Amino acid sequence: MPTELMLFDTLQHRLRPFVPLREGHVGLYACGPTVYDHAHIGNLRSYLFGDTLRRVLALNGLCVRHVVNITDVGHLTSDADSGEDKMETGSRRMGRSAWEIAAYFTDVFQRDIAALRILPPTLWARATDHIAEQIDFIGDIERRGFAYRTSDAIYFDTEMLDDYGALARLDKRGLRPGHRVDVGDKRSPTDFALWKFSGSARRQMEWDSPWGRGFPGWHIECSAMSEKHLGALFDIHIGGEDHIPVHHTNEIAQHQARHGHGPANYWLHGAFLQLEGSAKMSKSDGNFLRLQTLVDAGYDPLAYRYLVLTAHYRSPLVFSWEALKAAQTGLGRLRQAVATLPEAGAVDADWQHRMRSALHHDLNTAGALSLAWELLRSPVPAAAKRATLAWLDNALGLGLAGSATPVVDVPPTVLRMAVERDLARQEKRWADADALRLRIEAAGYRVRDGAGRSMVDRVPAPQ
Ligand SMILES: Nc1ncnc2c1ncn2[C@@H]1O[C@H](COP(=O)(O)OP(=O)(O)OP(=O)(O)O)[C@@H](O)[C@H]1O
Ligand SMILES: [Zn+2]
Repeated sequence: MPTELMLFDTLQHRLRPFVPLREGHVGLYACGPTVYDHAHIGNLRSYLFGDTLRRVLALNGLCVRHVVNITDVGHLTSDADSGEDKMETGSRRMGRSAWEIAAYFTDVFQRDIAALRILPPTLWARATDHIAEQIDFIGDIERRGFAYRTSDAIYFDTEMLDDYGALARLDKRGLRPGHRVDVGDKRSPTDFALWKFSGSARRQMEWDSPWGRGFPGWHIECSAMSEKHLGALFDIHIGGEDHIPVHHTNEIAQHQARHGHGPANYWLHGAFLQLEGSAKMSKSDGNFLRLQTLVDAGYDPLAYRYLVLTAHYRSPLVFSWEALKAAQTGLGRLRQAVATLPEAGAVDADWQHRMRSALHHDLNTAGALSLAWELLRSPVPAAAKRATLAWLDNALGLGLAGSATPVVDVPPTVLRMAVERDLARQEKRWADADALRLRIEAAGYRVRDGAGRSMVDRVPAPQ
């Protein structure tokens, strides 16, 4: 009897059994990177959490439509609508145009997630590709009476919603003007910009709109793009916990104004990666480590994935080099152990049930990992151990059953195609899977079907 998938919903503040809105399908939206700088390993922890969720959903036979946005305009240096657009700051720092740095950091980000074996989303949605949709959304909010104009922007009037801030359990009374927050021209400190005017500032990214030349506020992009690509109500919205009080709260408000309800049925949030002595690894504060820093120090990116899996996604994780080293040792031993096991066994139903139960308990990856070690020490026949671990690896994404093929020999572009092919196979999109096989072969690699995942290696040179 399969166990129910239980997920902790931030809005209802409780574990809820997951039931998709449409049988067999899941719409999943994740807030993506602001591409003004390198992603740090804290940001990447959030995407590893999203990847685990997606893999567990797919393991349940659900077809997941996963949309991740790329914020390439409108995210100001302060989440409270003040300061400069992060893209413009990044442009000045690097002496390149805002468009160039957006393209550059998007590419680096996509390479980082491929190195971590994070499945690419079904769709990347770029904010600057959806300006018309954002203007349309804002126009509707205004027509319904939820917006007002000041000298610098069109603002959302949060006083119009009785339950504004429910996601974060915000106490709006404590935030009345005249208390501790500088409101400027805003009527209320919680009001937020929908459209900012360029004014006299020289901006690289700006557009004409019914309200004047300017650019969209940060929150409207996610409302407009999730609606366009997943519909007005979809299953799961995810992001890091810093999004709860402002960004996601405001996405819900925008949706309520236009549709009378929030955008998603479940809200899930990942906890921070911290550095010792700081609450959050942060680009803005300059105290961050990149994935490449770990690689340069001799670590396999998947050692970081292993480290992240040892903590629950809702618990803070303090990064240390000792912990990373222990994770690299653990991953190496696990790979070695799996490599000695014979292929062609069948999955052990009892262990599969135990592992699935751990994952179904709000994605308890640490529990699933310790079961993997327990299984290796158990009297289960060796081939069944391998098959069971290969099955589990669909959720963990550590590349276990293919450990005989070193990941480093395969370039990230080919690896990404192999990962996409696995997903297509899991979702029974056979034509897509075949097309990806052909593309991998055209790149000079061959692909074999391992237990649950594609094994890719270079086509041997002719003798
Ligand atoms: N230290 C962290 N640990 C886990 N997730 C994080 C951390 N910092 C940011 N995130 C998450 O990373 C994702 C991408 O965020 P984004 O690129 O907008 O970074 P950011 O908020 O500008 O970063 P920073 O706060 O470091 O300047 C978001 O879901 C965010 O919640
Ligand atoms: Zn968002």
